[in-house]
Amino acid sequence: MNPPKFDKVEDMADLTHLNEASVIHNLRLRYLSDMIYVRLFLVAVNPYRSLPIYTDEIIRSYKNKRRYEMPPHIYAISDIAYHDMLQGRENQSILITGESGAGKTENTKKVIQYIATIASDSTNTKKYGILEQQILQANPILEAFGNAQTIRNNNSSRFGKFIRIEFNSAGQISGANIERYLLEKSRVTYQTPEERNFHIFYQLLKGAPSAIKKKFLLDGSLDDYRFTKHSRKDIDGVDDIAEFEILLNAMNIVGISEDEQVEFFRIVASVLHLGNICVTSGRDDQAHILDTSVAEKVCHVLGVPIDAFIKGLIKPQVKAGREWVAQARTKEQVLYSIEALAKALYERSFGALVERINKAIDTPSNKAYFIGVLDIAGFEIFQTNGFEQLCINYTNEKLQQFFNQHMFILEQEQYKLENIEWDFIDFGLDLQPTIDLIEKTKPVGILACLDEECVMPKATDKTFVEKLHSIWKNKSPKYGVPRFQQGFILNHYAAKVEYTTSGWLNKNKDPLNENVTKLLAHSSQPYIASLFSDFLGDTTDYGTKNRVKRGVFRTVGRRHKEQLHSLMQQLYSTQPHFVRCIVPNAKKMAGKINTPLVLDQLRCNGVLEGIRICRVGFPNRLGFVEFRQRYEILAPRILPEGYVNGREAAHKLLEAFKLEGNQYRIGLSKVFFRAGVLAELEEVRDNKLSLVFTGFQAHCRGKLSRKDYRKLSEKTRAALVIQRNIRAINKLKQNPWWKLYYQIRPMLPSRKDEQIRLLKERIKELEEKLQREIQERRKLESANTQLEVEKITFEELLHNERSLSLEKDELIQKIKFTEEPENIDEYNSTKPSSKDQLLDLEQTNHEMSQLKTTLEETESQKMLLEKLKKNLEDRLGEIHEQYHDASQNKHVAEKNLSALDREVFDLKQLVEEHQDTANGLSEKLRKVEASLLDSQNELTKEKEENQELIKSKVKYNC
Ligand SMILES: Nc1ncnc2c1ncn2[C@@H]1O[C@H](COP(=O)(O)OP(=O)(O)OP(=O)(O)O)[C@@H](O)[C@H]1O
Repeated sequence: MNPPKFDKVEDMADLTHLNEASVIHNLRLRYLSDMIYVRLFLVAVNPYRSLPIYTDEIIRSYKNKRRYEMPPHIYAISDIAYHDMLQGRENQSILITGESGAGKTENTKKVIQYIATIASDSTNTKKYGILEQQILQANPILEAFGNAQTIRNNNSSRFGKFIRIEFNSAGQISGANIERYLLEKSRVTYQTPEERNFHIFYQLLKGAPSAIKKKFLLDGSLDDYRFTKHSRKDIDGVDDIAEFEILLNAMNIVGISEDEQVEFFRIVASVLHLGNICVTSGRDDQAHILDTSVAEKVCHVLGVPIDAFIKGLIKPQVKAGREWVAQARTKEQVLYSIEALAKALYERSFGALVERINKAIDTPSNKAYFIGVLDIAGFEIFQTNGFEQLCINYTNEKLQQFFNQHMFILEQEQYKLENIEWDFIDFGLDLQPTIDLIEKTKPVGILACLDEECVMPKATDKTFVEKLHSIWKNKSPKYGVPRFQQGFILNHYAAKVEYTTSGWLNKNKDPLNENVTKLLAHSSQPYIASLFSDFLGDTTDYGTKNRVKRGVFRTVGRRHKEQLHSLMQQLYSTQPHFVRCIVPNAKKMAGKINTPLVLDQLRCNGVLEGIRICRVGFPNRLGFVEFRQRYEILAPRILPEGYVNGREAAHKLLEAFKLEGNQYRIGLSKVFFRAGVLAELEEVRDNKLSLVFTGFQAHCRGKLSRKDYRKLSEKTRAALVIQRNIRAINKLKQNPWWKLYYQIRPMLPSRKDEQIRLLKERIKELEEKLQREIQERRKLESANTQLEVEKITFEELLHNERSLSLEKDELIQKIKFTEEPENIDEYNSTKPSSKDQLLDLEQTNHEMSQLKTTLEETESQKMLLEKLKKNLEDRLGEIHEQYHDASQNKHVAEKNLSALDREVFDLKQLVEEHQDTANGLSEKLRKVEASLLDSQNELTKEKEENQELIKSKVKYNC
């Protein structure tokens, strides 16, 4: 038993005593405390109730965290895968396996949710981009068409899927692709009374709008259709009508148009109608369809002609040699082909739906890496195991082989590559013999043998088993022959499984009525025709030429083998991460753990074996650089300064940690640790870090406290000084000399009086200066007005002179005119010839000579005046300048004056204050003098009294 310290350990490889009991004890303790995830590789136990461990906050807390930094969680695995992809530039895969109801689909959704959150375009303000939303919304669509309620799980995925999320080189999601495996199509036609058909049948019949129902002639309820009426109709806590709304919304987000949506519903409706075709048997054992009303509905919905359809069902054309002949069918045969047709329709439509989703999310953008999430059913071991179980168990055998390869063989190869001491251990876990037994072609394996029998004309299930026994009995330790049933035993990794082989040939051939499928390939409904396009051509009935090459005949087993091969190829090209889901109990109850059931699963899915083997090897490793960065803190100053090579550094550090040599190995580029050692180192590191941080905090707190203390002590010192001074003042106040000094101090000459005297003198000086300035200004102003008057007079004079000079010019012109000879001639020619006229002329000449002299005088006067004018103008300019200077002086003087005014005002106030103090003091002095006088009088009086007393004493003595 492990000590209580190991209770609820996160990593089961840490348990000192590792056995089934201790593992289950730990798992149980954790589960009951709602810790549903455990390591080594992730084990997830279905809580069967919603836990608050998938919030956005939790997502954030797991982002960019190391393996041991956070408790185990599906988000931790997703984060590791994402970072390994970015850092190692390698594709990743997360393999989620477990029994039905173990929580595979829920955990797959969580992986996608986590990746969509952390890897969406960071520039996008919304939580998810369109592509991320489409990827997330693909799930409700797949669940509606591919999930059903079963005894073990109310929302059981009846198909396997591998979802590849593609990323660009920056790590942002750039697309996605879904690959689906093995749809359980038998559920379309048959369900046990405790189970249901696929969800869509119930959602459509309960929730579809009447227009759709009318279009597809769906006028009945769930009880009216053969393929739903025997099943359960409801699931506790699930509202099919609301789920239908969710489906429509998801289809809209993914971009499936309403027309396309209707086509998917057409298939569901046609399957429902097909189930209701009533086939009867006649006397000749031949099948008849007497009531064709339902078949008419089927043909209307599928877009095929009714007559050909019915004929194809009850009397199909078959090839007999080179001839085509009509062959009558029995009721059972017809019912079988109707059901096969219903299953084929549904399966093909489901495939088309997945393709349609892929078309939306598989964008042709830059794809650098991918993370693939595989959600596939685990080993199935029932009371009766058929062909479906073989396919599922074969898949799981291969996945377990991949797990073993990765965990044990590739792991040991890596030790060899890293050159560490290691003796290769054969864990005896090679599952290849079982896989070969199923898939090999030489010698013929189970699937190849089945395929061979399918083409043999007279082969039956019995001949198939006999052939198998003949090849494998006693030839392989993995093969056995059952005692009672017709079948074989296979020794799988999980357990020995007995298979019964009834109906295997048919299941593998999955035959369809070709008459009907050809009809469907020519349907008037394009969607139906596209689903069966591989049946086009090679027909005689419709006269069409062989246009499309018919698909090569591939059995179900062969198809599955090919798909699985391609899946394994992809997985081997990735770095895998394993998640094992566990069902805690068979009752779908929260908080209950059924120990044998859980142990069985742990054994089946290799958890126990994996942990055991991991403890033998070195499951944890770190590169030298990362190791040094992370753990150097545990041995500081061990490494010398400067360059130390990574290997040497790791060596020195590990020696300093005093780890036992067996606990680790130093490779060429990494250090390898045994399980649990790294977790211990992490713990020591955490303690060390918390010590460092506590020390740092203490240092900071100490510094702050010391600072506060210094401040406080300074304050205290200051308070003491103040107190001392106050005490001294108080003491001084009691001193009579001080009191006296205090009284007479105002009377003592002080520096202030001298200052007041000086200021008064200054005021006086300034006042005188101000007066002088004012007078000067007045003088200048009167001179200015005088000059202005003079200027006006001179301007008038000048004006007169100008008009005089104009008149003079006119006169000169006239004179010039008379002096010129031609003018005289002209004048003579026009002159009057009388004597008066001559006199006039003489008169005029005289006047002219007078005028000439006047003109000359005027001329000299004009010159004189102009000179005078110039002098006056000069003088005026000077006066202007003087005036300007005077104005400036006046402005400055005014400024000084106002400053002086202010100063005078202040001084006056000061003087008044001093006067008041002086008055107060004089008053006090007067009082003191009066009291002094009184005291003197009293003193004289006392003296007199004393003298009188002395006298009377002398007298008395005498
Ligand atoms: N982590 C979880 N938290 C809450 N409920 C869970 C969780 N995992 C599973 N469940 C519950 O268990 C039910 C079954 O889970 P889920 O459908 O994922 O199982 P499965 O392994 O995919 O089964 P199947 O193989 O049948 O599809 C879910 O419908 C859900 O109610």
